[in-house]
Amino acid sequence: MEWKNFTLIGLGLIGGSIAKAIKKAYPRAKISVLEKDQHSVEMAISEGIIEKGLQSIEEIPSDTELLFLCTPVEWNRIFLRELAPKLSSHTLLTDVGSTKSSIMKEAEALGLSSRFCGGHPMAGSESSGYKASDSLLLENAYYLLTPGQGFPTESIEKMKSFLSSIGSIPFVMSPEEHDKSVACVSHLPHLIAASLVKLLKEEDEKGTMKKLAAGGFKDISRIASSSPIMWQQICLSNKEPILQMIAHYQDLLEEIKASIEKEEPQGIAELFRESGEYRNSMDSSAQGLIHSEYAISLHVQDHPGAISIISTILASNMVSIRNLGINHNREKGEGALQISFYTGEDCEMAKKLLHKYGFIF
Ligand SMILES: NC(=O)C1=CN([C@@H]2O[C@H](COP(=O)(O)OP(=O)(O)OC[C@H]3O[C@@H](n4cnc5c(N)ncnc54)[C@H](O)[C@@H]3O)[C@@H](O)[C@H]2O)C=CC1
Ligand SMILES: O=C(O)C(=O)Cc1ccc(O)cc1
Repeated sequence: MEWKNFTLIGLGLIGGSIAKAIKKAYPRAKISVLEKDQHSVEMAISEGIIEKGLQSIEEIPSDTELLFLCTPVEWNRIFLRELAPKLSSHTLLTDVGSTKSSIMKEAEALGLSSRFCGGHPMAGSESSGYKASDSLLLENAYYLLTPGQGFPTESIEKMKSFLSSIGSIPFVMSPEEHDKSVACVSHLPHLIAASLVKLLKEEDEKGTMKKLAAGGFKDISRIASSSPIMWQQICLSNKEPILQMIAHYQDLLEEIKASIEKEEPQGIAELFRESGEYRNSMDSSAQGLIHSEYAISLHVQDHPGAISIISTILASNMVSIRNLGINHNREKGEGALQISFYTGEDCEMAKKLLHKYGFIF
């Protein structure tokens, strides 16, 4: 299906990335945007990503086929309420929020069950705003959908095929299962990262600990730099599942504390053995292997030697690679190779060279 008319409310990291991915998959698409930051709107217009900025929901074009709510979760819920009586009947509605039960209940209460499908791309970063958005952010990432009972099967298929067309991997689940799952794999980890950094700040009287914090601390604490307002709203709208995960995590901390107090070497080793085995069994094929300011992603056919050709081109031009990763897209039999660099100059040089040799970004 050739989608043409989209409206986005919120053009930050996720809204901007969706707009860029849409424009890549559907170059003739017209995207209208309601976004309070005019600078982001102007930038997106000048880059040819969006068609126009809207001043109010009254200006949403009546021919909108798909409307995305891309602001923090509580504001998405409020926008849905305001939009309900004003939208043309053939517009499908979705959101990108990190919690799902709350907005699904709102949609049902507003009588929008047949037109609203909850959505949540399982990709992102600690950065915010349109300037951090990227057409590749959602590529090869799971995109969770939580349609309600009244959402027609045919419309679920439409949503799934749209998400596949922008490179995401759609996955349907219930709002309750969604909220419990993300409380464990996303919400609690963000809270742990933030409190771990707070622990360092409070313990670090002389400021030396901060200097010593190396790889492990940096890996586990990156997401502590995420948007405060976004996380405030996520925590309050997924209160019960998050409280349950905190309680379970507290029990685990108590267990390891007891093993250390009682000097039980087996208990300590067993924690690392069991967790390490499970961690190693995790699927790393979906999404974001590389997070870097200076990174590119290019399409490579899955044939032997592709990486050595690229590394030879770069090395022979004195461009140093910092990291390499492949996002396998098993359905299409090709991968997106992500390469990161130490400097912006190296990144720009790599783009020019690889473009010259016919690689597609
Ligand atoms: N950051 C991440 O990694 C991910 C975020 N999400 C969800 O996506 C949603 C958006 O998050 P981000 O794009 O990261 O945040 P962001 O802060 O980058 O973007 C939000 C945008 O909404 C705009 N906005 C806020 N209130 C507005 C209003 N009243 N009218 C018009 N525009 C308004 C802001 O100006 C901003 O540009 C949130 O619901 C979040 O839970 C989902 C997956 C990943
Ligand atoms: O940066 C990361 O690793 C994230 O985990 C980003 C993220 C934040 C919120 C979501 O709902 C989904 C993904």
